Amino acid sequence: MACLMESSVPLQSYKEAAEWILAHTDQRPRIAVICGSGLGTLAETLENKTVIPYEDIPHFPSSTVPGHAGRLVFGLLNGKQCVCMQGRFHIYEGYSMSTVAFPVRVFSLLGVDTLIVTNAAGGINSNYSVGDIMFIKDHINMPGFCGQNPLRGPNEDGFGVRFPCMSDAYDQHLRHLAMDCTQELGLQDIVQEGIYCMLGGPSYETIAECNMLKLLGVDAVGMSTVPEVITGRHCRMHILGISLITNMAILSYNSTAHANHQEVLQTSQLRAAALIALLTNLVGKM
Ligand SMILES: O=P(O)(O)O[C@H]1O[C@H](CO)[C@@H](O)[C@H]1O
Ligand SMILES: Nc1nc2[nH]cnc2c(=O)[nH]1
Repeated sequence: MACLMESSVPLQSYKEAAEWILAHTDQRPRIAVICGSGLGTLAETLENKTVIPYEDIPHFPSSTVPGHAGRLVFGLLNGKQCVCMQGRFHIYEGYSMSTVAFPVRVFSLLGVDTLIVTNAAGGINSNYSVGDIMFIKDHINMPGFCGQNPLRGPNEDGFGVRFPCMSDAYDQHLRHLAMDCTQELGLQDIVQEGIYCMLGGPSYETIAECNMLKLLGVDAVGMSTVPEVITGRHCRMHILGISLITNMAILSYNSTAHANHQEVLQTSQLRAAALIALLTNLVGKM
């Protein structure tokens, strides 16, 4: 009988990618960091680096967005082995949610059990300012309301259960540890904790959409993170999510501001040093 189900990523593809990586580096990190738009400089600070372009890895997607270099960087951050994704994938590039999250399952096969996901996001909460660092406490998977979920398709029991719980998606212990680090580093005045909402993009939000998100209790909006987090939680990773508020969402028809990716990348560059200090300090405590 012909299969009527949409195809998802075959298990063999994850295994082949992981086996290829294991054959090309001796490093065996337990911590992975996904670098958001313009935040890839963190990967440059690793010591004893092994750099692997995505195009060299079997079945790996390619990065197509400015500010996303497209390389895996293995190395030591504050003495701990880490792997950084210098560039991530998005559904607006034309990838399915499961392809966007492909690296997360590969990381799981490499032995990673802690995932730090960073992103650039627009601030919806009017108490936020450009340059604030928001620890993600919860998310809203807006494309999920139309059936878009990285776990759609036959369940891979080897990774996790069919119906994973998401009420504990963001690890409270990691978040508290990260909060302690911001105190130590004197960053407490720019730190927030809030709810991230993923939209499909690539267009930024209309004013009406921003006001709707505010009514829903959203604090920051972006076009990423949720597929990787759902996939990471499915395979029982501990997850810390960090949004950098790179721009404020436009909520008023009197505003003359226009959302643009240049501003996003500029703010990321301005806050890169603070985020690197934060992650370096945090990883040292993990
Ligand atoms: O979420 P990241 O990849 O950090 O980037 C955010 O910034 C880009 C838009 O400026 C989009 O890719 C959006 O998702
Ligand atoms: N959707 C969305 N993504 C972003 N990424 C960075 N800023 C924004 C924003 O304002 N909206």
